[in-house]
Amino acid sequence: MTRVVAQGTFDLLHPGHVHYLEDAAARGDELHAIVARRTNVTHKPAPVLCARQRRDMVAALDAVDEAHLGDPGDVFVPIERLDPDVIVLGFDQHHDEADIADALAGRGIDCRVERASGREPKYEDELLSSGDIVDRILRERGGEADADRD
Ligand SMILES: Cc1cc2nc3c(=O)[nH]c(=O)nc-3n(C[C@H](O)[C@H](O)[C@H](O)COP(=O)(O)O)c2cc1C
Ligand SMILES: Nc1ncnc2c1ncn2[C@@H]1O[C@H](COP(=O)(O)OP(=O)(O)OP(=O)(O)O)[C@@H](O)[C@H]1O
Repeated sequence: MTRVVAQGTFDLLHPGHVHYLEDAAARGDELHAIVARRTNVTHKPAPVLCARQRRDMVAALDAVDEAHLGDPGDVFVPIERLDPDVIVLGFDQHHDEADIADALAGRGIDCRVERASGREPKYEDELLSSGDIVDRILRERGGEADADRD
C-alpha cells in the first residue's frame, strides 16, 4: 500500500487542482490531501474560503481518499501522523524538494519527495488559478473584504 500526500491552499477549486490531485493519486494507492491554514499562506493573498470549506471540497474529489486540515504551526505534524511513502509537490510550488527531504530525514521519516506535472488550459479562457478567478470576480462584480475570517 503506497500512501501519497499532496498539499496546498485549494481556494476556489479549478481544473489545475484536479490535475494535481489526479497526478498525485496515480503515484500510489491512497491519496491524502493536506489543506493549508490561512495563516500559513504567506506568499500570496490569503484564501477567500475558510480552511474547513476548502478541506471539504477537496475531500469530495474522486482522486482524494482523505483530506485533512493542515497544522497551524508545524507543517510536519500531519506528515508524521500520516507517515506517507511519497509527498508530491505541485508543479509551481515554491518548496524546495531537497529542503523537504532533509527535514523529513531529520525527523526520521522515510518518504520520497516528487514534483507533479502542470496542466495547461485546454480551451481559451479556462482559468487555472484561484488568484485569477478572484481577480475576475473583483473586476466584473466588485466586492468588499472581510478580514476576520479564518
Ligand atoms: C510537506 C508539506 C506539508 C505541509 N503541511 C501543511 C500543514 O500541515 N499546514 C499548513 O497550513 N500548511 C502546510 N503546508 C504548506 C501549504 O500546503 C502550502 O505549501 C502553502 O502554505 C500554500 O501555498 P500553495 O497552495 O500556493 O502551495 C505543507 C507543505 C508541504 C510541502
Ligand atoms: N494549472 C495547474 N496545473 C497543475 N497543478 C496546479 C495548477 N494550478 C494549481 N496547481 C496545484 O494545485 C496545488 C494547490 O495550488 P494553489 O491552491 O496554490 O492554487 P493556485 O490556483 O495555483 O493559486 P493562486 O493562483 O492563487 O496562486 C499546488 O500544488 C499547485 O501546484
